[in-house]
Amino acid sequence: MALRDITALPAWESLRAQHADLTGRHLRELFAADPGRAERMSLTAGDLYLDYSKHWVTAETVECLVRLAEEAGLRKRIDAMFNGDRVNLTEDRPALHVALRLPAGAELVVDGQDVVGDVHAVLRRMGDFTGRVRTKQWRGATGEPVATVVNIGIGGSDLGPAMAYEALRDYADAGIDVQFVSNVDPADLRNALAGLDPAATLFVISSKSFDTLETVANATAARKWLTNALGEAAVSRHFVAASTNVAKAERFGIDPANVFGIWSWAGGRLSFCGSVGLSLMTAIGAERFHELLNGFHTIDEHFRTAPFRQNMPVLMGLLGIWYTNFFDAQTRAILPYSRRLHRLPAYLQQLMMESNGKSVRGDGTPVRLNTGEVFWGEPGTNGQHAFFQLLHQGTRTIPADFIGFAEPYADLGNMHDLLFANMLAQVWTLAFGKSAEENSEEGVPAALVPHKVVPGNRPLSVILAPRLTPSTLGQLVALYEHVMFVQGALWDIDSFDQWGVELGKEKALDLLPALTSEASHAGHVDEVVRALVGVYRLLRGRASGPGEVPGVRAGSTAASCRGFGVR
Ligand SMILES: O=P(O)(O)OC[C@H]1O[C@](O)(CO)[C@@H](O)[C@@H]1O
Repeated sequence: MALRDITALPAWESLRAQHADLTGRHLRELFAADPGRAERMSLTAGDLYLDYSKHWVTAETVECLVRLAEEAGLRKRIDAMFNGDRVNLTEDRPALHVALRLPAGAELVVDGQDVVGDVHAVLRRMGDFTGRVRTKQWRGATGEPVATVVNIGIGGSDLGPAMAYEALRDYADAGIDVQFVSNVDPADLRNALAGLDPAATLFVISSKSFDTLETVANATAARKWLTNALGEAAVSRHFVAASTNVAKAERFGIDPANVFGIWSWAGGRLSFCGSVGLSLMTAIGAERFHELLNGFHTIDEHFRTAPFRQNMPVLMGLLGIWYTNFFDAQTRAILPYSRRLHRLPAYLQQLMMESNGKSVRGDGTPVRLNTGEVFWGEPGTNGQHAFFQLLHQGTRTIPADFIGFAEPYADLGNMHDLLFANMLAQVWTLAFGKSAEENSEEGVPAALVPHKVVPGNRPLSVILAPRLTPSTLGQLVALYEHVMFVQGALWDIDSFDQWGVELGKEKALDLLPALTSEASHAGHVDEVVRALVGVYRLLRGRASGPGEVPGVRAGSTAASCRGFGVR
């Protein structure tokens, strides 16, 4: 279902007028002209509170943005996703991640299949398996209980569970540590395995396809590490999988009874509510995991039913479009005031950028607007002492999302109050700044005044929740999932494919023989990478091969490459 080109809608025209009207107006002015603005420009969804009063909008702008979503047909698009229609056009399948957290009693039948029944059957198997691991009934080949779970996966099969495990460490109550290995750089696996006892280690191979180069390489190396210590027969007691590819997992040595299914309609970056969350469930237990799912479902229901004017993901998605397409903002800073959320920016990078980094519309025609915000960030207060200077006094427009919690997860004196005070101070300063007059009144020498002016007027959202719990984490992640959906829908792109990434994967496999083979002319090497292949082979002490570099002797060592600046 193609949406209408949003730039042709009447609301787009009104937004152009709003843009002209608001350009050059400062947040100080907007606040002065609109008493009660902060209270009015706020809303709640589940346990989340959003303050969007520090944005370059008036009530009228918000109405125009909401009208844009209505005129574009967003409601139909939301319904289509929740109903299981094939909204992933290029892969011709539904994007039904919301089904992963439907309660057991709900009904959803897609193509004659009882989706809720299937989802809960896997959740029950996960609960049973992780329960046995947690209570030490599951034993390794030598009879040892599991002390460490090593999750091997990449992209969505890593970032989701890794981010959530870090966020919910305080709920990890079974004394089981979880390590995450994703990168094909051998340093990653080596770090994770350092000091581990193979007899007490359980590997979860998390890969929807069981085919991803990095994951297969890490899993194979981990298998070798284990069998060197415990022998081949140990594999089925120390490896389990989250995958659709039962046959391949079985060939690896995993008992099919310990392969936990995923469905093609659950995109990798949207999958940790299902079996990709297995290692997380092992750490926090099935009950807490279900609290997480309920949190997701709370926001799913809010998104599905709330009028756009009071719909948090819709408003946040629209604000992203407002800055991207009218003010040419390129990036959005994610600033959690919680050390526990230190992997959230990385997680959101995949969610938002793999989903919405697209330049053609559903019908294959080029987009005519910028798409895909670049997400980045770090937890406060660390970010304050690193990149906030650019936010305060730099020349760019960088909308920011501040995320804070009222209750601490550790009560150490007044440290949590200090953390929250810092967040509010940044919100205040970014929004209001400090003028030349205010500096002069304080006696700042005239020559210094321009340097000490902090312009303020930086657009930002503040998202608050009572406490970081499994439920509030689920709510927060679901919020951003739906922000992504809103933007993808309005830009009319397919948010659920990733063809650029797929090409990179193919190319890596194509190039590998050129780096590793004994034969000097293996692989498909062309002008773009020929010299690099040659230098690599020389540094590895291999025959110069297809990437022969003029001036570099075949078979030479690193020393002969120094002329190329290679050390
Ligand atoms: O779970 P798999 O099949 O190993 O895929 C891993 C990741 O690779 C991607 O396809 C591309 O990065 C992601 O979408 C996915 O999360």
